Amino acid sequence: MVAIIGLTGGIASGKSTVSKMLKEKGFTIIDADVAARVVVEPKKLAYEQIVQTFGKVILQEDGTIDRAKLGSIVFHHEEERLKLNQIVHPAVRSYMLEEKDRAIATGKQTIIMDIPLLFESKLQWMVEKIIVVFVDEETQITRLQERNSFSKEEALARIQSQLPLTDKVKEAHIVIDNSGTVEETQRQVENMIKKLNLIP
Ligand SMILES: CC(C)(COP(=O)(O)OP(=O)(O)OC[C@H]1O[C@@H](n2cnc3c(N)ncnc32)[C@H](O)[C@@H]1O)[C@@H](O)C(=O)NCCC(=O)NCCS
Ligand SMILES: Nc1ncnc2c1ncn2[C@@H]1O[C@H](COP(=O)(O)OP(=O)(O)OP(=O)(O)O)[C@@H](O)[C@H]1O
Repeated sequence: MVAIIGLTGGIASGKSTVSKMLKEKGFTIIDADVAARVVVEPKKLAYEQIVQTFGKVILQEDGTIDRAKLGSIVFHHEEERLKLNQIVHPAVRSYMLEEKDRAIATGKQTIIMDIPLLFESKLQWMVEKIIVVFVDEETQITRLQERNSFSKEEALARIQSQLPLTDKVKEAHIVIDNSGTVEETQRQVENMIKKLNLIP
Protein backbone atom coordinates (compact mmCIF):
# COMPACT_ATOMS: atom_id res chain seq x y z
CA MET A 1 0.00 0.00 0.00
CA VAL A 2 1.34 3.42 -0.97
CA ALA A 3 0.70 6.26 1.50
CA ILE A 4 -0.11 9.62 -0.09
CA ILE A 5 0.51 12.44 2.38
CA GLY A 6 -0.40 16.11 1.86
CA LEU A 7 1.98 18.70 3.26
CA THR A 8 0.54 22.18 3.53
CA GLY A 9 0.58 25.35 5.61
CA GLY A 10 0.77 29.06 4.94
CA ILE A 11 3.23 31.16 3.00
CA ALA A 12 6.62 31.03 4.77
CA SER A 13 5.25 28.73 7.50
CA GLY A 14 8.07 26.24 6.83
CA LYS A 15 6.79 23.70 4.30
CA SER A 16 10.07 23.71 2.38
CA THR A 17 12.00 23.39 5.65
CA VAL A 18 9.94 20.32 6.61
CA SER A 19 10.00 18.85 3.10
CA LYS A 20 13.81 19.18 3.06
CA MET A 21 13.96 17.20 6.32
CA LEU A 22 11.71 14.52 4.83
CA LYS A 23 13.82 14.41 1.67
CA GLU A 24 16.93 13.86 3.78
CA LYS A 25 15.17 10.84 5.29
CA GLY A 26 14.67 9.47 1.78
CA PHE A 27 11.05 10.47 1.15
CA THR A 28 9.77 11.49 -2.27
CA ILE A 29 8.39 15.02 -2.39
CA ILE A 30 6.19 16.37 -5.16
CA ASP A 31 6.18 20.15 -4.84
CA ALA A 32 3.31 22.26 -6.23
CA ASP A 33 5.46 25.42 -6.22
CA VAL A 34 7.98 23.64 -8.47
CA ALA A 35 5.13 22.40 -10.68
CA ALA A 36 3.75 25.96 -10.89
CA ARG A 37 7.13 27.12 -12.22
CA VAL A 38 7.46 24.33 -14.79
CA VAL A 39 3.99 24.80 -16.30
CA VAL A 40 4.56 28.53 -16.99
CA GLU A 41 7.82 28.14 -18.88
CA PRO A 42 7.83 29.78 -22.35
CA LYS A 43 5.95 27.79 -25.03
CA LYS A 44 3.75 26.00 -22.46
CA LEU A 45 -0.01 26.54 -22.73
CA ALA A 46 -0.27 28.30 -19.34
CA TYR A 47 2.52 30.71 -20.39
CA GLU A 48 0.62 31.74 -23.52
CA GLN A 49 -2.59 32.23 -21.51
CA ILE A 50 -0.81 34.32 -18.86
CA VAL A 51 0.71 36.62 -21.50
CA GLN A 52 -2.71 36.98 -23.17
CA THR A 53 -4.37 37.80 -19.85
CA PHE A 54 -1.79 40.06 -18.18
CA GLY A 55 0.04 41.44 -21.23
CA LYS A 56 3.72 41.53 -22.16
CA VAL A 57 4.42 43.93 -19.26
CA ILE A 58 4.77 40.88 -16.99
CA LEU A 59 7.64 39.47 -19.08
CA GLN A 60 11.36 39.88 -18.48
CA GLU A 61 13.74 40.72 -21.33
CA ASP A 62 14.47 37.03 -21.93
CA GLY A 63 10.75 36.31 -22.40
CA THR A 64 10.25 34.47 -19.11
CA ILE A 65 7.62 35.60 -16.62
CA ASP A 66 8.67 38.29 -14.17
CA ARG A 67 7.41 36.60 -11.01
CA ALA A 68 7.92 39.64 -8.79
CA LYS A 69 5.86 41.79 -11.16
CA LEU A 70 3.10 39.21 -11.54
CA GLY A 71 3.11 38.68 -7.76
CA SER A 72 2.72 42.40 -7.10
CA ILE A 73 -0.40 42.37 -9.31
CA VAL A 74 -2.11 39.20 -8.11
CA PHE A 75 -1.49 39.61 -4.37
CA HIS A 76 -3.11 43.04 -4.42
CA HIS A 77 -6.09 42.24 -6.67
CA GLU A 78 -8.17 39.19 -5.85
CA GLU A 79 -9.85 39.13 -9.29
CA GLU A 80 -6.46 38.98 -11.01
CA ARG A 81 -5.29 36.25 -8.64
CA LEU A 82 -8.35 34.15 -9.43
CA LYS A 83 -7.63 34.58 -13.15
CA LEU A 84 -4.05 33.40 -12.65
CA ASN A 85 -5.21 30.46 -10.51
CA GLN A 86 -7.68 29.41 -13.21
CA ILE A 87 -4.87 29.28 -15.74
CA VAL A 88 -2.14 27.68 -13.62
CA HIS A 89 -3.94 25.32 -11.23
CA PRO A 90 -5.32 22.76 -13.74
CA ALA A 91 -1.83 22.38 -15.24
CA VAL A 92 -0.30 22.04 -11.75
CA ARG A 93 -2.83 19.34 -10.82
CA SER A 94 -2.08 17.27 -13.95
CA TYR A 95 1.67 17.64 -13.40
CA MET A 96 1.36 16.53 -9.74
CA LEU A 97 -0.77 13.50 -10.58
CA GLU A 98 1.66 12.43 -13.32
CA GLU A 99 4.62 12.78 -10.94
CA LYS A 100 2.75 10.79 -8.30
CA ASP A 101 2.07 7.93 -10.74
CA ARG A 102 5.73 8.00 -11.80
CA ALA A 103 6.84 7.73 -8.15
CA ILE A 104 4.42 4.87 -7.46
CA ALA A 105 5.73 3.04 -10.54
CA THR A 106 9.27 3.16 -9.10
CA GLY A 107 8.13 1.38 -5.93
CA LYS A 108 7.93 4.29 -3.45
CA GLN A 109 5.91 3.50 -0.33
CA THR A 110 5.19 7.07 0.77
CA ILE A 111 4.68 10.09 -1.43
CA ILE A 112 4.57 13.57 0.06
CA MET A 113 2.52 16.08 -1.94
CA ASP A 114 3.66 19.58 -0.91
CA ILE A 115 0.64 21.73 -1.82
CA PRO A 116 0.54 25.24 -0.29
CA LEU A 117 -3.05 25.84 -1.44
CA LEU A 118 -4.38 22.34 -0.64
CA PHE A 119 -7.39 23.70 1.31
CA GLU A 120 -7.97 26.83 -0.79
CA SER A 121 -8.12 24.64 -3.94
CA LYS A 122 -10.12 21.91 -2.15
CA LEU A 123 -7.56 19.24 -3.05
CA GLN A 124 -8.08 17.13 0.09
CA TRP A 125 -9.26 14.30 -2.19
CA MET A 126 -5.73 14.00 -3.61
CA VAL A 127 -4.22 12.81 -0.32
CA GLU A 128 -4.96 10.37 2.51
CA LYS A 129 -3.53 12.32 5.45
CA ILE A 130 -2.78 16.01 5.86
CA ILE A 131 0.20 17.54 7.67
CA VAL A 132 -0.11 21.26 8.38
CA VAL A 133 3.06 23.24 9.08
CA PHE A 134 1.99 25.98 11.49
CA VAL A 135 3.73 29.15 12.58
CA ASP A 136 2.32 32.01 14.65
CA GLU A 137 1.41 35.03 12.56
CA GLU A 138 4.03 37.37 14.01
CA THR A 139 6.84 34.91 13.22
CA GLN A 140 5.32 34.21 9.80
CA ILE A 141 5.35 37.94 8.91
CA THR A 142 8.94 38.37 10.16
CA ARG A 143 10.25 35.31 8.26
CA LEU A 144 8.41 36.25 5.08
CA GLN A 145 9.68 39.83 5.22
CA GLU A 146 13.24 38.63 5.82
CA ARG A 147 13.23 35.90 3.16
CA ASN A 148 11.70 38.00 0.38
CA SER A 149 12.75 41.51 1.47
CA PHE A 150 9.08 42.47 1.59
CA SER A 151 7.57 45.41 3.40
CA LYS A 152 5.09 44.48 6.13
CA GLU A 153 2.27 45.48 3.78
CA GLU A 154 3.55 43.14 1.03
CA ALA A 155 3.90 40.28 3.50
CA LEU A 156 0.37 40.83 4.84
CA ALA A 157 -1.11 40.99 1.32
CA ARG A 158 0.27 37.51 0.64
CA ILE A 159 -0.81 36.06 3.99
CA GLN A 160 -4.30 37.49 3.55
CA SER A 161 -4.66 35.90 0.11
CA GLN A 162 -4.70 32.51 1.85
CA LEU A 163 -7.07 30.82 4.31
CA PRO A 164 -6.12 31.53 7.94
CA LEU A 165 -3.52 29.02 9.16
CA THR A 166 -5.60 28.49 12.32
CA ASP A 167 -8.44 27.14 10.11
CA LYS A 168 -6.03 24.79 8.31
CA VAL A 169 -4.80 23.43 11.65
CA LYS A 170 -8.38 22.37 12.51
CA GLU A 171 -8.49 20.14 9.41
CA ALA A 172 -5.04 18.57 9.93
CA HIS A 173 -4.25 14.99 10.92
CA ILE A 174 -0.84 16.14 12.14
CA VAL A 175 0.32 19.66 13.01
CA ILE A 176 4.00 20.58 13.01
CA ASP A 177 4.56 23.81 14.93
CA ASN A 178 7.49 25.54 13.27
CA SER A 179 7.35 28.67 15.46
CA GLY A 180 10.39 27.47 17.41
CA THR A 181 13.87 26.39 16.38
CA VAL A 182 14.72 24.21 13.39
CA GLU A 183 15.85 21.50 15.88
CA GLU A 184 12.41 21.52 17.53
CA THR A 185 10.80 21.13 14.14
CA GLN A 186 13.18 18.29 13.25
CA ARG A 187 12.10 16.41 16.39
CA GLN A 188 8.43 16.84 15.50
CA VAL A 189 9.12 15.55 11.98
CA GLU A 190 10.82 12.45 13.40
CA ASN A 191 7.92 11.82 15.80
CA MET A 192 5.46 12.18 12.95
CA ILE A 193 7.31 9.64 10.80
CA LYS A 194 7.06 7.16 13.70
CA LYS A 195 3.44 7.98 14.52
CA LEU A 196 2.25 7.55 10.93
CA ASN A 197 4.68 4.66 10.42
CA LEU A 198 5.96 6.21 7.19
CA ILE A 199 8.46 4.27 5.09
CA PRO A 200 10.19 5.95 2.11
C1 LIG B 1 2.32 34.90 -8.26
C2 LIG B 1 3.63 34.19 -8.53
C3 LIG B 1 4.13 34.46 -9.95
C4 LIG B 1 4.69 34.72 -7.52
O1 LIG B 1 5.87 33.98 -7.67
P1 LIG B 1 6.96 33.89 -6.50
O2 LIG B 1 8.18 33.26 -7.12
O3 LIG B 1 7.11 35.24 -5.86
O4 LIG B 1 6.36 32.94 -5.38
P2 LIG B 1 6.24 31.32 -5.35
O5 LIG B 1 5.63 30.82 -6.61
O6 LIG B 1 7.55 30.75 -4.93
O7 LIG B 1 5.14 31.10 -4.21
C5 LIG B 1 5.46 31.32 -2.85
C6 LIG B 1 4.25 31.08 -2.00
O8 LIG B 1 3.25 32.05 -2.29
C7 LIG B 1 1.99 31.52 -2.04
N1 LIG B 1 1.16 31.63 -3.26
C8 LIG B 1 1.56 31.47 -4.55
N2 LIG B 1 0.53 31.62 -5.39
C9 LIG B 1 -0.54 31.89 -4.62
C10 LIG B 1 -1.90 32.14 -4.92
N3 LIG B 1 -2.34 32.14 -6.18
N4 LIG B 1 -2.75 32.37 -3.87
C11 LIG B 1 -2.30 32.37 -2.59
N5 LIG B 1 -1.02 32.14 -2.26
C12 LIG B 1 -0.15 31.90 -3.26
C13 LIG B 1 2.22 30.04 -1.64
O9 LIG B 1 2.27 29.93 -0.24
C14 LIG B 1 3.58 29.75 -2.21
O10 LIG B 1 4.22 28.72 -1.49
C15 LIG B 1 3.48 32.65 -8.33
O11 LIG B 1 3.32 32.37 -6.96
C16 LIG B 1 2.33 32.02 -9.11
O12 LIG B 1 2.44 31.83 -10.30
N6 LIG B 1 1.22 31.73 -8.41
C17 LIG B 1 0.07 31.09 -9.02
C18 LIG B 1 0.21 29.60 -8.95
C19 LIG B 1 -0.02 29.10 -7.56
O13 LIG B 1 -1.13 29.15 -7.02
N7 LIG B 1 1.04 28.57 -6.93
C20 LIG B 1 0.96 28.02 -5.60
C21 LIG B 1 0.95 26.54 -5.57
S1 LIG B 1 -0.02 25.76 -6.80
N1 LIG C 1 12.30 27.06 12.62
C1 LIG C 1 12.80 28.08 11.93
N2 LIG C 1 13.56 29.00 12.53
C2 LIG C 1 14.04 30.08 11.85
N3 LIG C 1 13.81 30.30 10.53
C3 LIG C 1 13.06 29.41 9.88
C4 LIG C 1 12.53 28.26 10.52
N4 LIG C 1 11.81 27.55 9.61
C5 LIG C 1 11.90 28.22 8.45
N5 LIG C 1 12.64 29.33 8.59
C6 LIG C 1 12.93 30.35 7.54
O1 LIG C 1 11.68 30.96 7.24
C7 LIG C 1 11.52 31.16 5.84
C8 LIG C 1 10.26 30.40 5.36
O2 LIG C 1 10.47 28.99 5.46
P1 LIG C 1 10.16 28.03 4.23
O3 LIG C 1 10.78 28.56 2.98
O4 LIG C 1 10.50 26.65 4.65
O5 LIG C 1 8.58 28.22 4.17
P2 LIG C 1 7.51 27.70 3.07
O6 LIG C 1 6.28 27.40 3.83
O7 LIG C 1 8.09 26.64 2.24
O8 LIG C 1 7.32 29.03 2.22
P3 LIG C 1 6.50 29.25 0.81
O9 LIG C 1 5.07 29.00 1.09
O10 LIG C 1 6.71 30.66 0.49
O11 LIG C 1 7.10 28.33 -0.18
C9 LIG C 1 12.82 30.69 5.20
O12 LIG C 1 13.64 31.80 5.02
C10 LIG C 1 13.41 29.73 6.24
O13 LIG C 1 14.81 29.67 6.17
